[in-house]
Amino acid sequence: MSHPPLDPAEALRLILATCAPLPAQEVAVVAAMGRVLATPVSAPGALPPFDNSAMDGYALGGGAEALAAGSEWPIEGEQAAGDGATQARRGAWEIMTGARLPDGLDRVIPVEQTERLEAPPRVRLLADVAAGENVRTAGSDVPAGASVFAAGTVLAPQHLMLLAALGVASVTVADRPRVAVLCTGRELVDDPIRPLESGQIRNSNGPFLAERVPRAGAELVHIETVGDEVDAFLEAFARARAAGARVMVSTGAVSMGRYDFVPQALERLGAEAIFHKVAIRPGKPLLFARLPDGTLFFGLPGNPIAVAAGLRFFVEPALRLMLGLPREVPWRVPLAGDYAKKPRLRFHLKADVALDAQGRLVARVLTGQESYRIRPLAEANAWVVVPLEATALAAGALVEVCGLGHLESPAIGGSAA
Ligand SMILES: Nc1nc2c(c(=O)[nH]1)N[C@H]1C(S)=C(S)[C@@H](COP(=O)(O)OP(=O)(O)OC[C@H]3O[C@@H](n4cnc5c(N)ncnc54)[C@H](O)[C@@H]3O)O[C@H]1N2
Ligand code: MOO
Repeated sequence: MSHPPLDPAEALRLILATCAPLPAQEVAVVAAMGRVLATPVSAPGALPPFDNSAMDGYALGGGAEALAAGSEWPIEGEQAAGDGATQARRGAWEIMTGARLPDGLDRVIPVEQTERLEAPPRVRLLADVAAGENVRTAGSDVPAGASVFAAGTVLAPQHLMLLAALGVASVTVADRPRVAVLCTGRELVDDPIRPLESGQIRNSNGPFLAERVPRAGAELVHIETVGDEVDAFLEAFARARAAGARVMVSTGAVSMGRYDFVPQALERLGAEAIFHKVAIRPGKPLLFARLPDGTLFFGLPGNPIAVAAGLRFFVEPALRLMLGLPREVPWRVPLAGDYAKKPRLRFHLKADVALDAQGRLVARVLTGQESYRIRPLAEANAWVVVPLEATALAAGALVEVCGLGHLESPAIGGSAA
């Protein structure tokens, strides 16, 4: 394993070359939260579907001229939200917010700009009211047939709101990549209430990946913790495969130690080793292979931050391509302070992005970048990426900033000092 580590851009290119967009499927809008549209959506009808009132008041008709304050109009009827089409003659209709405008009327005066008179029932205007005032016309939000969402839209609650308003029942979305997670290491304890024996640690990669994988748009079909034996690993692998996994993510056992058995296990599976070791920190011993049946295998080094960075910068771009999404465009944000690093390694750094006193975004590299330190990741709201050859960056230099997940923008914190 003495060959030099691969350039990370080349590693990503090799990964993406093995991936293709997954087929699309139709799902009910109620089950479509977080899914990625595979085909655009057009409005099946107009929104609002009919002209309606923006105010509680009186609906009136008239020509191009405003109806003048002081004029009086007989009250012909009442129209509430939910009432169907009705034909107005000439007078005023008491109308509620959201009610369909009676045909022939074209403006609404709010109730507080009127005076109600009796015998006969009539309304006196206390203000002028022009044509179109306080009327929400049919199609003014979305005209019928208009295109509303492009393919690649990641459906969020606001998209579901518009789809519901338009009466769209189902959408075509990209299939979700089926992912399995295998955590390796006989030191690992999954049960949080089991006391640790000497030398044991708690499995933190498992719970992290169990949440991160679905947030990346994938389906977690299997997760398991195994010891350091190849046979046990291969059995877990077979269970993951049987659960439908097409993307395997393992943690640990890819470095130089006596028990780093993942390469050996992959050999037994007949996998094609595509690369092992990338010029990155953390997570240099990253391994990528493809199995004879096309299943992709990402061997993430076991240190927790190597797992987080490996997932974010190598697994998530693959998931993104499978979901039919374009390559990410990172933000470019000035560094809050000077930063120095070794050359020939791309660094993925736990970072905090915040607004400074002048309202500008700045990225602060957090202290504690070692790959075993979880606390700074828990305090981070973004990743800063420093390129391979960079060594010293001065405060104010622009660096690439990425969200904690590929579908997340950096959550911008409060004012930086
Ligand atoms: N002689 C060398 N030793 C190491 C090298 C090297 O190049 N030469 N690389 C180091 C780097 S960098 C990393 S990263 C690690 C990767 O090692 P492995 O992938 O083989 O991972 P393990 O040895 O199994 O574990 C590393 C570390 O992480 C802890 N761990 C593992 N799984 C979990 C988990 N699920 N939850 C929490 N913590 C976990 C494990 O206990 C170890 O402390 O190798 C270096 N060594
Ligand atoms: O890459 Mo390792 O994660 O530096 O410890």
